[in-house]
Amino acid sequence: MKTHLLGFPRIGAAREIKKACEQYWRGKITLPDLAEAGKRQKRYNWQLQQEAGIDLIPCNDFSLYDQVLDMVLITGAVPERYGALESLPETDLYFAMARGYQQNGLDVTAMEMTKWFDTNYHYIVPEFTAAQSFRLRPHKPLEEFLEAKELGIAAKPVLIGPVSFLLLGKEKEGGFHRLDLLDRLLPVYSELLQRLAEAGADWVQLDEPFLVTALDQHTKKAFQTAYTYLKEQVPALKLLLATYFEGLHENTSLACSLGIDALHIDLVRAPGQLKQVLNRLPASVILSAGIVDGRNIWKNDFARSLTLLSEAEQLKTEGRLWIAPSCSLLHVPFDLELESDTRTLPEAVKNWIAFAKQKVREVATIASLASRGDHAGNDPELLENRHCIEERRNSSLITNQHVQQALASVSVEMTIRNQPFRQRKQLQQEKLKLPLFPTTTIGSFPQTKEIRELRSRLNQGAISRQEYTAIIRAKTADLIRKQEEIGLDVLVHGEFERNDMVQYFGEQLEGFAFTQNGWVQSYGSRAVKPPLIFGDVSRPRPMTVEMAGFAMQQTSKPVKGMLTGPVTILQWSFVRDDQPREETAFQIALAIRKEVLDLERSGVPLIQIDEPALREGLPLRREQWKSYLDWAVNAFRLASSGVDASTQVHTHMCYSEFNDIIEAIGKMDADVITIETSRSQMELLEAFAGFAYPNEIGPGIYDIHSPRIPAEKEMEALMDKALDVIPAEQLWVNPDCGLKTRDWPETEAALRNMVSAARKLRARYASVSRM
Ligand SMILES: Nc1nc2c(c(=O)[nH]1)N[C@@H](CNc1ccc(C(=O)N[C@@H](CCC(=O)N[C@@H](CCC(=O)N[C@@H](CCC(=O)O)C(=O)O)C(=O)O)C(=O)O)cc1)CN2
Ligand code: MET
Ligand SMILES: [Zn+2]
Repeated sequence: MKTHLLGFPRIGAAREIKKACEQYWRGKITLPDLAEAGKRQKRYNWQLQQEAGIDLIPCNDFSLYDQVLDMVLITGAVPERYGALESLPETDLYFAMARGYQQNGLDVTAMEMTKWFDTNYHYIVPEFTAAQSFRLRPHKPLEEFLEAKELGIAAKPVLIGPVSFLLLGKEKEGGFHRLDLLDRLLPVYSELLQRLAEAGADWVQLDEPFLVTALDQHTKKAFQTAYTYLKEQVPALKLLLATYFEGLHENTSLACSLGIDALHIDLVRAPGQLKQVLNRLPASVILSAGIVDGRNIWKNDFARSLTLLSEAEQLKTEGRLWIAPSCSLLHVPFDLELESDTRTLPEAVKNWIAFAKQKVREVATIASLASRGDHAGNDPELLENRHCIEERRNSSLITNQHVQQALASVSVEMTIRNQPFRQRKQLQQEKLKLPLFPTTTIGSFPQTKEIRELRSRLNQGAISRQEYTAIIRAKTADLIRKQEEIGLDVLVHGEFERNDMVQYFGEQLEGFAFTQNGWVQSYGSRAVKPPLIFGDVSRPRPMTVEMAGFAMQQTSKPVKGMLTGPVTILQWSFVRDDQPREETAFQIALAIRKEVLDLERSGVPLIQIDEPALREGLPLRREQWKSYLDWAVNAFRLASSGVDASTQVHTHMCYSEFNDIIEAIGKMDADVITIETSRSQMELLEAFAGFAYPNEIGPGIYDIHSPRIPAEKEMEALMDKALDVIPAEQLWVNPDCGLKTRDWPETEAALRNMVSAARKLRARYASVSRM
């Protein structure tokens, strides 16, 4: 039984690639240095898999920024606005597309970024035009294949399949559908496959995750066209078609009829699909069973996996069964062995989990157990595994009676504000006296190296908690002064005390554990350390009240309290799999509700409860949407509805395709929502307009993921677009998202431009009242 992987984490155990990229961007290292860092990481990853006994090791799963952006370059789908940069080294052109380019008299915006299916990974959105042409730039995948070959590894290049590549992108003009470009794109893929075959590749993996979503006839046809063509053009190369994050459902026959050589399915998310796939899989096709969870960190239950695999006994006998993780391991941290702090990750909990390196071993072990069939019953690894699984199931660490009782007594009234929006708006305006087009920010301000080092010294015990707090307070006080001086209307405390908007809360809540090195790539060079929810969640003490109080004392302007919402905390953590997600979400909601009430009690007039992950959590299958949205919205309402009508509740979302969930956003009934809109040029607002969204909206007018400083005119123009569809008295003026990833000079310049843009608008709309 062959073992393989769809992909491996690529940022490095100590985030080596993040550091190398950021150093390169700062001009601290050269292009060859950066390439060398990449090579080292790839070599490390490959050898780790080789030592674990993985048979078919992936290549081209490495990336300096994003695998979709890699495909943009590989297929030559570089948008026209980067034309002037074509003479730069390929890597510089690549980073310009990812981050924008404001140098040498040029000023080019970055490409849009959005969520990778239902994950917290973000990809760069390909841009297509009607006259789109493609041109092969094969260097990256070819070189990676040859690098592996040099190490004696016959690797399997991983590419995004042509249909998914087009579907991931976006038409930049009307009059065509991106799938119309398939005929032009396919020759480029076929040429690339040819080149890889010539270089010695035996297998190529084509990821087509869209096969797990509902497809129209047009798209189904595109899959047939694409794979018939590629098989015809490159018959010698074996194609592994990879699907993940859901089952194939009604696309099972389609996927099985594409003439490919192997089909990968996700048996963690959708174990039930195995029977259907087995019924339809042609006799020549290999089945790759994705049996080890690539999205969560719980140890695999070997006995359960073996039972499931036994359904495919026939394939096993015929040598047509492969074992793999469910999806790329990109979404889990690198190595559990790097965790040694039992205060944050108790020994017991550590014994229940597996990170990427451990999962690679699990794959190899399951394959070996499965190949021994009945003879594996007393295998020490199997017994040890059973022991861990049972210990977790029976552990007293996971239950808290108080939490379960509190949850049982939640009533509908607790999820309803005590007055409707119209009346709340009046009361809030009387209290806050905001001008038309109030300006605010989303919460965080630059998390400088200085602040991060300070925190790292605190964690190492090099400075005391008092020293740490004193410096954080000084920074906060400075920021308040700075915001007053810039002229913002609603201030924030800046979130300097937070390592991350989810981790910070996870560290203070019970039922959570966290790691020292459990980094997972979120986008480009940015990573997160998702906390682990292993038990019932509760809040032992207030989490944010002190900092909010301190910030308020520094100013007479309103300061917004800042919390992360229950759905986002859930979505950006590794969640227990022994109870429904919604139950965990409600437990978190109760904890946040307490915090909201404590903030209100301490005099905070506006409270923002961020829910940027609400859309991301939407199931990939439409039939599951309603049930998810019902509980997700209820969790938010449970967290937010305890306050008085005069307390203004804000929420914030970024990277969202709002069309699908606009009604749910309405039902959240936040007084104000700030959203990400600038990279998509306000396109997203149409959903709000179409639905006649009644509450207030702050459409983000500058892209905080790029160091580029937007001009005042540019922001005013974006607001004008917003004003085409939303009345002035409903609008706020703010950036797309928090400013933590930015540096100070660009932040200050951009905010000044933003405030002047708001003033221009106020002058133009002088006759309009906010009420
Ligand atoms: N969880 C989560 N998901 C999210 C977002 C988010 O904010 N949080 N935002 C959206 C976009 N995604 C993002 C993800 C990460 C970051 C981000 O800035 N991450 C930081 C790390 C944040 C962090 O945990 N910082 C810690 C650890 C800092 C650190 O690197 N310390 C150094 C020492 C200090 C130094 O030398 O710099 C070390 O440990 O080596 C802290 O501040 O305490 C990074 O990659 O650089 C931003 C956006 C969507 N998803
Ligand atoms: C990813 S949403 C970020 C919201 C958070 N309040 C911040 O400003 O960073
Ligand atoms: Zn955001």
